[in-house]
This record gives sequence, structure tokens and C-alpha cells, in this order.
Amino acid sequence: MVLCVLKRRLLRSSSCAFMGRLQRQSRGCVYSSIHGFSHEEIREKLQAFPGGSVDLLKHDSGIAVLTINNPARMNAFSGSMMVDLKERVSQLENWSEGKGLIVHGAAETFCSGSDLNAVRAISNPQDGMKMCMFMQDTLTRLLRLPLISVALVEGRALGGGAELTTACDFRLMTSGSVIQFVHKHMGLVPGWGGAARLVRIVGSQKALKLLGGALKVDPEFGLDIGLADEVLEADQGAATALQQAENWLSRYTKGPVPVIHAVKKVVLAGRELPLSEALRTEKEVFGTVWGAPANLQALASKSKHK
Ligand SMILES: CC[C@H](C(=O)O)C(=O)SCCNC(=O)CCNC(=O)[C@H](O)C(C)(C)COP(=O)(O)OP(=O)(O)OC[C@H]1O[C@@H](n2cnc3c(N)ncnc32)[C@H](O)[C@@H]1OP(=O)(O)O
Repeated sequence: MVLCVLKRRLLRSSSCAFMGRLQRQSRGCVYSSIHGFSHEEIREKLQAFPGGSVDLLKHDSGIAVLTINNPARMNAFSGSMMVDLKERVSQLENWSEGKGLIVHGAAETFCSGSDLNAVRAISNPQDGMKMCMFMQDTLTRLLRLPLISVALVEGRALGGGAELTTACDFRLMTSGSVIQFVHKHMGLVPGWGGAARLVRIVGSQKALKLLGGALKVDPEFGLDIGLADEVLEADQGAATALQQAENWLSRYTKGPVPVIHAVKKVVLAGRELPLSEALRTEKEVFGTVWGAPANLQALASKSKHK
């Protein structure tokens, strides 16, 4: 009897710890006030550099489209767009029916990084650090969404735009597109978390070459080094690149929401956590799908995997 109660308490407390860990991991804030990070202060500073927008459209299919929208500046990120992006990510964190996300740029080009006009105005180290923390926080939360995400790269993804592509699970490149970490040419290194993520995607040797040489990655090179997952050729049937990206993504988002979320969570754990912690997380996530409706339905239907 006592043993049972103890066991139940232990289970409850370990499941609380697990939920806390998952929540921290999935909400994924990197910085807090201990790091001198004041969300409100930075937000106010960034709002002083307006222009463009970041737009979110959620489809009934469970796939949302996030559009970086500042075509007059090749979709460069103004300060207010950085704030917009954070708000859109918060909305996606609370989208319980969501399964997939496509991030793309307006007018057939991806994003040319930070708006250089804003960059020039805040080119002192203190403001640079604040912007860096703000964007690291946002892009980490973007990558940790329980959705399967794709960056659709048309035209150019430069500087911070290249970094944004690495905050998605996959990258699709259209013919003629280029991803380029131009930071070295600007006397910089990535600051939006792009270097850390790039190393995890292509490995440290290739990341060193891409950053050290500010190399232009075209679709063929992208596929070769594993930065691009697929090249979308111009479609004879006149499907737009966005429609092609939706078709591509829907292969991975087919199925019930809890199962897709579970898939993303176990992969995220494997990607980010030390093995023993990743295994524990996998066990806990497994516990949420084992015997759940989708599992019971599959068992009842005697499915064959031919
Ligand atoms: C380095 C890291 C840093 C960060 O992490 O925060 C950054 O991201 S800094 C930004 C890095 N990006 C750049 O330096 C891009 C500079 N721009 C270009 O190389 C070209 O404009 C290019 C290749 C994107 C497009 O060239 P194209 O000849 O096709 O068009 P235009 O040059 O005429 O560009 C049209 C229009 O857009 C303005 N533009 C482009 N990028 C930016 C930008 N990042 N910030 C502000 N404005 C940008 C460009 O000035 C033109 O405006 P216009 O008024 O017509 O002159």
C-alpha cells in the first residue's frame, strides 16, 4: 500500500519534471533577466525601426505559412519585423491544431538579413547584443515549435536571412536561389544562432568553409552538403513554389496532430539533448501516444505496411 502511494507520487513528480522540461524545451526561451535580457526594453528599441511585416496564415490542413514581407528591401528585417516575428512564433506555440509551417519571403525572394538602415543606427555593442539575444530567443522558439517546419528559399537568403533558414527543420531551394552567410564580408559572425545550428546541420568542417569563405550555396551545392533537402524545379503544371512546398511538406504532416507533435518532440530531443536525457524524453513522449486514440485505431484496423 505504502509502496503504491510512493510509486504514484514518484510518477507524478517525474511527470511534472518531464512536463516542465518539455515546456521549457518547446517554449525554448534562451535568455532571461539574469542575462540582462529585458524583453520590453528591446522590443521598444526595435519598434523605433519600422517597415514591412511578418504575416501568418493558418490553413485548415494544419500547415501555416509565415511570410517575411518587406519586398522594397528584399525582405530585410526591420526592427518592427523582428517584434512581429516573435509575436507570430507565440501564436504558433499556441496553435493546438497545427502540424506544419512554411517560412518564405514575399515577391519570390527569401530575406536579405537585417535592415542595414537599422543596423547602422544600432551599431554599438550594447544594442547589438540586445538584438542578438532577442533574435536568438525568437529563432530558438521557432525551431522548437511542435510543428514540422520548412524554409522555402527563393531568390536570396543572405546574412540573417541565411540564419533564419537554419531555424527550420528543412530547407527547400528553388532553381536560381542562393543561401549565403555573408557575415564575414560584414566583419561579423552570425549572431542569431545561425552558426550553432549550421554546425548541427552540415557538420563543423562544412560550416567553417561556409562561414570562413562566405560561400554562395546554390541548390546543387546545398543538396551536396546537406543544407538543402530538395530542389524545387519550375513546375510545368504551373504550381507556385509555395504550392510545391506545401505538397512536399504534407508528406510529413499527414496524420493526427498528437502523433506529428510527438514525432517532432522526439527528434528535437535527439537533436538537442545529451543521449540519456533524449532517451528519457523519448520514453515520456512514447507514453503520450501509446494506447492513445491513433494507436488504438491503427491496432483495430489490422494495418499492413506494404
Ligand atoms: C551580417 C549579419 C547581419 C545580421 O545578422 O543582423 C545582417 O543580416 S546584415 C544584412 C546582410 N545583408 C546584406 O548585406 C544585403 C545587402 N544587399 C545586397 O547585397 C543586395 O541588395 C541584394 C543582393 C540583396 C539584392 O541585389 P539587387 O541588385 O537584386 O537589388 P538591390 O540591391 O537594388 O536591392 C533592392 C533594394 O533593397 C535594398 N536592400 C537589400 N537588402 C537590404 C538590407 N539588408 N537592408 C536594407 N535594404 C536592403 C537595397 O538597398 C535596394 O533599395 P534601394 O532603395 O532601391 O536602393
